[in-house]
Amino acid sequence: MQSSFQLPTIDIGPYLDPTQSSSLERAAVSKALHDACVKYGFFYLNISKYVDPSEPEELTRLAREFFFLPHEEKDKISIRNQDHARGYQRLQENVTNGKADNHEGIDFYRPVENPDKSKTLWGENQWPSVPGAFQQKYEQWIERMKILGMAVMEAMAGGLGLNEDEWKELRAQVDDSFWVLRIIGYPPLPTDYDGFSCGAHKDYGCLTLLYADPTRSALQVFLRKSGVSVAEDDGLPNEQGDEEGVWINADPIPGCIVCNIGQMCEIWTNGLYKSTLHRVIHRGSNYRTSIPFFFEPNFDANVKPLATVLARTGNTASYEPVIYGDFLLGNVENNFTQDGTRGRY
Ligand SMILES: O=C(O)CCC(=O)C(=O)O
Ligand SMILES: [Fe+2]
Repeated sequence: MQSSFQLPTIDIGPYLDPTQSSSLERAAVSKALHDACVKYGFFYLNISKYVDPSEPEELTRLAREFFFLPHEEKDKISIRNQDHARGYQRLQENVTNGKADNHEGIDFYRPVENPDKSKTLWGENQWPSVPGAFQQKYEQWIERMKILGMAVMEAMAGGLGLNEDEWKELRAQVDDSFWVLRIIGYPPLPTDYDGFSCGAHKDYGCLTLLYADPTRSALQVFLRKSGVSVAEDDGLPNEQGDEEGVWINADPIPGCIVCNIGQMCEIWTNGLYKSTLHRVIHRGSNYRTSIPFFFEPNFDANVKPLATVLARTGNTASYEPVIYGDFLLGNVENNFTQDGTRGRY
């Protein structure tokens, strides 16, 4: 594990408030973002001018209050009540790479027009009634994260050199984002546990905007580096396959959230932006909480390599087009395990 390296920090301010910034400032943000996406697929977003720190701190308090409730209370909003996607998942109910993750969580998705609880994904969000104000505070956060996601997408379009029409085309694929909000609680990982707090994975969609409490040495990111392999004596099962590189910590930075790109961005950019493996190993003694917001494409978005990027990457598409909603449903449905539990979102 390399500890000295830190992922780059991007100040997204100029795209959040374009009337107060110059096109030169925005171009500099786009360039920094582009470099971070090509090199790492993971970076910090400085949002200190946009979000008061007390807001996500309050969300963390509410999440902990919920997770510390008795089982019976939490199970009132279990995903088993309805569409197997929206609601509470018990500790070790989620499975990644065949192993039960040592976390509990609650998932909320963009509401749908004609909910049907018997259809995967298609139910209604289950908001806990205790603690009070939970829904209101989290809905405020969702609205903020939707705006932030769109600002990052616009900065990305600039970094990719898309013209106005191409940006409009891309924008039309994310302007009704089928977002997911996940609230995760991590008790300490027992030393003899056969699995992880959250096993290594790539995120499905477009952008992940992750607020995590100040716990250090929990979230790890796999940095691809040719010629370097993970030390065999790091005592952890291999989760990176044959890929060469190292695992680094992505510790929280005050005023920043962690952002990473998902597999849909990899398709749009024909592999120029790689979605990056990450995992959580929380061996500390505290109860860790994280709140990822997944800013995703529209459910019906037809995601395929963008013409401009295709031209720049040798004119051969390395990815098949996908309808985002089909891709998501396939992942969620394939994730059911034999006892009816499911893999993580
Ligand atoms: O808890 C974290 O830091 C990361 C969680 C994560 O990667 C996910 O839910 O996709
Ligand atoms: Fe993730």
